[in-house]
Amino acid sequence: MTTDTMRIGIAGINGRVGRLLREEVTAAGAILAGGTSRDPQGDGALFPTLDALAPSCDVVIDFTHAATIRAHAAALAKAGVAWVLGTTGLSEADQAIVADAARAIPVVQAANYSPGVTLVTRLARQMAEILPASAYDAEILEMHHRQKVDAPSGTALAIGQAVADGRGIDLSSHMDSGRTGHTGPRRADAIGFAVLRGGQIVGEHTLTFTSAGEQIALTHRAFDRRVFASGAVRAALWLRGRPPGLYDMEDVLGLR
Ligand SMILES: NC(=O)C1=CN([C@@H]2O[C@H](COP(=O)(O)OP(=O)(O)OC[C@H]3O[C@@H](n4cnc5c(N)ncnc54)[C@H](OP(=O)(O)O)[C@@H]3O)[C@@H](O)[C@H]2O)C=CC1
Ligand SMILES: O=C(O)C1=N[C@H](C(=O)O)C[C@H](O)C1
Repeated sequence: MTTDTMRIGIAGINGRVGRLLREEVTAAGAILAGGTSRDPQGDGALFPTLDALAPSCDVVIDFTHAATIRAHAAALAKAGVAWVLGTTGLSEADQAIVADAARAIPVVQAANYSPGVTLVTRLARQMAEILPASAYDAEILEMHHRQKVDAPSGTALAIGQAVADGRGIDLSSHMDSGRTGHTGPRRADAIGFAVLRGGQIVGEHTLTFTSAGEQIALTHRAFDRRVFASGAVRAALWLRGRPPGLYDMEDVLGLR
C-alpha cells in the first residue's frame, strides 16, 4: 500500500482536532475514507458510529471522548483496522481495553502528538533519573481552553508518568493533585499537578524540579492544534504494514 492508496477515517471529524485532521489527511496525499459524527445530516461521508465506517478504512484516527473507547476498540478489532488514538481522560479500564485491542491490531496511542511534547516527556524521564526526589520537588502545571473536559490533561499525566518512571516509583501512589485546605507539608517524593482553564489556550505544560537552591523548568506551548493533527497523520502513515502492538510517538519519530 502506498500513501495515495491508504484510506484514513477520522473519528470525531467535526471536532476541533477532527476538522484539522480532515485537511492534514488530504494534504498528506492519502484518501479520506470518511468520518464519524453523531449528527451526520445526510452527508454520505459521515457515519453515526465507527462500526459503519471502519470496514472502508486502513487506519482510523480517533480524537473523540473516553466514552467511545469500548465501542471503538471493538469496531476496529473486528474490522482489522489500525488505530491512531488521541483521546485523553481514559480510565484504567479504558486503558486495559486499548491494550487488549493492540493484541489484534496495530495501535499508536499518545496523549500529545506534537514532536515537542514527545521530546519533553523523554527529557522528563531522564531528568527524574538524575535529580534525587529527596532534593528536587517535581510539579507539573497545565493550562487549556475552557472547553476541555478532562483534568489533569493526558499530557500532564504522561509527563508525570515519565517522572515516576525515571524515579522508579508508581505514579498513582505519588500523585498530588488538586491541593486545597490544610494539606500539611509537601511529601518529598510527591509528583504535584496543577490545572488552569481559560479562554482558548491550545495547551501549555510546564514541569518544574525545585530544590532549596534552584529551579529547572521545562515548558511546552502549543500555538496551533494543527501540530497535533499533523503528528497524528504522521503516525497513521507510519502504521502502514506494522504488526499488532501498542506503539507511541517515540516509536513513530524513531527515538527508541
Ligand atoms: N493526543 C493529542 O495530541 C490531543 C488529544 N486531544 C484529545 O482529543 C479529544 C478531542 O479533543 P477536541 O477535538 O478538542 O474535542 P471536541 O469536543 O472539539 O471534539 C470531540 C469530537 O468527539 C465526538 N464525541 C464527543 N463525545 C462523543 C461520544 N460520547 N460519542 C461519540 N462521539 C463523541 C464529537 O462528535 P460530534 O461531532 O458528533 O459531537 C466531536 O466531534 C479530547 O480527549 C482531547 O483531550 C486533543 C488535542 C490533542
Ligand atoms: O483537550 C485538548 O485540547 C488537549 N488535550 C491533550 C491532553 O489532554 O493532553 C493534548 C493537548 O494538550 C490538547
